[in-house]
Amino acid sequence: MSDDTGERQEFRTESDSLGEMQVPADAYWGAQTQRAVENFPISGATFGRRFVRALGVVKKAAAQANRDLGHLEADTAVAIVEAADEVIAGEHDDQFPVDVFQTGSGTSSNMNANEVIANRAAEISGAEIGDRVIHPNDHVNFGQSSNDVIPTAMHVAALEAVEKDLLPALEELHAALEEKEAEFDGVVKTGRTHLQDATPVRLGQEFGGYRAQVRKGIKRVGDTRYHLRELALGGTAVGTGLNTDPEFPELAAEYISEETNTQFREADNHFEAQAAHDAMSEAHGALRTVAGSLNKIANDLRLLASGPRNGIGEIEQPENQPGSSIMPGKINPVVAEAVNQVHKQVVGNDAAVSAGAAEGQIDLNLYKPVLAHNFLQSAELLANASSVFSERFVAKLEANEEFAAERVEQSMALATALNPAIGYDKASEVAKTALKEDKTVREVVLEKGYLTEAEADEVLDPEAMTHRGILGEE
Ligand SMILES: O=C(O)C[C@H](O)C(=O)O
Repeated sequence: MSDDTGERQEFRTESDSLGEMQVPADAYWGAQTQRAVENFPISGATFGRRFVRALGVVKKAAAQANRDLGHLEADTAVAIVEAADEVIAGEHDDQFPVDVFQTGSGTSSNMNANEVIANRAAEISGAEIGDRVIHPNDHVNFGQSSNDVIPTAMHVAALEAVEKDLLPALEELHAALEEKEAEFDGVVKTGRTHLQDATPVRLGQEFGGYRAQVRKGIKRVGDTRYHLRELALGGTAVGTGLNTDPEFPELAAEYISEETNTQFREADNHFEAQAAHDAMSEAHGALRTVAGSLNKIANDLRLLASGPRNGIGEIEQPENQPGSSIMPGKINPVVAEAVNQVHKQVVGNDAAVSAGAAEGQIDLNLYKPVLAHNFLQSAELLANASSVFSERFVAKLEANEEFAAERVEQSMALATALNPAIGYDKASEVAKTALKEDKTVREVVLEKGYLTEAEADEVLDPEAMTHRGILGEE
């Protein structure tokens, strides 16, 4: 046979309960994976590192637990563990070719893992690939079903993506915002509500708001780990645990915790753990919320950096790349725009995750692969976007302090501080006159004789207006 380039490809024969299949000679996968490759040429998207690693983690722990419980020969277990270790380490990522849009239980990906590990374990043991001395179902999948393996891998992958990728990246963003909060603490600027001039605020206070938003997001995401730590393994086909050792679930969960260096436990209820995926929906809800926070922050920074001559211009954005192919010298807030786009993708993923999680029928939810794929994509996008946003945008921002101070002096909203001293009606009159006659609030209040110079100095101090209190009170 030839491939697209016309070159000859070598094949070998593998078999399953439906008969023989031709698989690429150098593939570790077997007949069931090959059938899935041919059945599901749908999106071209396959599972990536986090999920493949999680499958390796589950298969390794299952072999260790089954060995301890006397269900696997020691030498078979050793070979399976070694092969699974290679999968965990990423040595066989190219051996997982099955499309994400496949059987709703993820059986094709479970069998893909079983076949790759069985064949590689056979090779490690000195046998031939495909001779089934180490059997994908009888050994690698012993005491398991896709219906408990895949939800277990979903939780392992999701929790690792959260703990190893997303939370550290959010901490990075938090630190970058915290640094700017301190750096910009003395920068007084015009506040804006309804996108209209409002009372003064310090740029550091606005950055403190962003910093707090990210801190709360870290907690929100972190809190959803409680349910992700529950593992379905041990429920087998419908949650009853038929064909598995009663001690298997707890032992396997211990091995998984050891391998991942984070805490997992047997599911409180195996029926819920396989038939529903509310934990994935809950956790993705937190991801969507964080994506919304990043979107808000990115939008604000784009507005505050708008200009350079005809925008708000209170902050200076970094020159990361030429912005325009036609307008010379133009710089655009490209990194913030990328963050905005990640938010839209995560909102879309959230629709898929929440819809899929709500669709369990009787004893099984059949949206496992699409839930896993969307969740892991969101976590990865948010982690990468947070890092890039911190390093290439937030950390490089500068304040236009003088410009901000000039603009705040011109603001009508300074009249707000006059309320306690001269009353709302006179303060409105001052603000309207200032606007009409193109004067400052200070100039008008003095002209009208409502305040003395000394009183105006005290009441119309923009910096003082950024603190809680009533100005001009004895
Ligand atoms: O693949 C399995 O282990 C079970 C399958 O998902 C089924 O319930 O039919």
